[in-house]
Amino acid sequence: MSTTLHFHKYQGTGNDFVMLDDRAETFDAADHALVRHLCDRRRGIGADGLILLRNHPEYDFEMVYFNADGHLGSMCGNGGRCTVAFARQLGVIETETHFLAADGPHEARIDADGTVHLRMQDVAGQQPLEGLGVFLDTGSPHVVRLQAAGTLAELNVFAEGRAIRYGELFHEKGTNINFVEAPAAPGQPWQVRTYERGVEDETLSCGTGVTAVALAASQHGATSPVHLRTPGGDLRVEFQTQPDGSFQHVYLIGPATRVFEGKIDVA
Ligand SMILES: N[C@@H](CCC[C@H](N)C(=O)O)C(=O)O
Repeated sequence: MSTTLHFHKYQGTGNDFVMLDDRAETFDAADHALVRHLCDRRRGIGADGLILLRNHPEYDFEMVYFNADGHLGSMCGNGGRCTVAFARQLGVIETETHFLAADGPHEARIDADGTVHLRMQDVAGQQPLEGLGVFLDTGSPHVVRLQAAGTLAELNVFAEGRAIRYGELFHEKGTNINFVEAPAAPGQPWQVRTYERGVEDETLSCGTGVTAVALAASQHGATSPVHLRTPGGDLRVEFQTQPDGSFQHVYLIGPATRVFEGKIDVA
C-alpha cells in the first residue's frame, strides 16, 4: 500500500534539502532506503540531504539531518539555516531561535531579507595534515586544502576529493574535503569547492565546509568576517580566535530559500 508524503524543498547557496515537518514523529528515521529514495534526483524529489523538523521539550525544535546516502549525518550548516527558515514558515519560531542539532544546541536569527545568522559550536584548533592541508571539526569533519592561484576552476573535485575521503587517513569514518583558492586581491572572497561525504560528490556549497575554510584562512592572515564564494553562492563567517588557537562565537551567515512544496507517493 502506498502513502503520500507532504514535503518542502529548500536550498541554501545551492545545497538543497527535502524538509519534512515531523512534529508528529510519523517518519521512520531508521528507513535509510526511503531517505535515499526521496533524495534521488531521478526517481524521487532530489536533494543533497533530508531534514526532519521535530519537537523537543527543551528547544524550539530539533533538526534531524540525513545525507543523501540515507544515513544520519553530523551537523549541516546550510541545512541548519534552511531548517531555521522552515521553522519560521511553519510558525514554530519568529525571528530568533534556540534549537538542537546533531552536534548540540544552536542559536540563530533571521533578518528581514531572509539572511540567516547561524551560531556554530566552538571549534577546537586545526590539525596539520602532512602534505594535505589542515583538518577541522566544525560539527562535521573537514579537510581544507589550499590550491595554487588559478587552479580551482579546473580541478577535478570529484576525483581528488574521493581519493582523500577514501584514503588511508580517513577511510573508516570519511571526511568532507574543501579545495580553496585565496583571494587574488584584497576585498575579494575566498573561493571554495567541496567534496561532500554522504553525498559522495561535489555539492554547490557546504556550510560547515566554508566555516572550516574561514577558520583555516585566519592562519593565512584573514580576519573576521571572512567572505567566501562557492559555486552556489556567497557566504560569510564571523568568529573570534582564542589565545589557545580555538575559535568561539562562530557564525555562518547567508541565505536560505524555500523552493517549492509537494506530495510524493511512497511505497
Ligand atoms: N552540506 C553540509 C555538510 C553536511 C555534512 C556532511 N555531508 C557529512 O555528513 O559529513 C553543510 O552545509 O554543512
